[in-house]
Amino acid sequence: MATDELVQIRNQIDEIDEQVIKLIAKRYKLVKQAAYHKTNQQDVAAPARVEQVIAKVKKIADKNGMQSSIVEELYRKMIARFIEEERKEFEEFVSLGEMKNNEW
Ligand SMILES: C=C(O[C@@H]1C=C(C(=O)O)C=C[C@H]1O)C(=O)O
Repeated sequence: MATDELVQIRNQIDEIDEQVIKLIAKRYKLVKQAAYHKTNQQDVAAPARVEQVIAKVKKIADKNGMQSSIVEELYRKMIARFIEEERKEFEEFVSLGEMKNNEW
């Protein structure tokens, strides 16, 4: 059985998860919006920008007493998965444009 203290810790974790997921959802929507400003599939991945983001979040982790290697691992996984979705968004956007050009 969980002690009172463990229950309190878990309650705090639950609250943080709610905030984290809301922010991740916000980030995800922005990443998908970025697709509308790209001209080809190579632009979607934007590896130089990914490295900028990784360097930035590692610094933030350091400042907050968190292992930057953990943050890097999490961010690389998240960004890779988001890029997959951004690619789908880009494909849809391109094919809609093609449909319009063909006067569908
Ligand atoms: C959002 C963008 O698209 C992709 C997603 C990124 C991210 O999740 O931070 C960064 C670069 C791109 O791989 C972008 O180009 O800025």
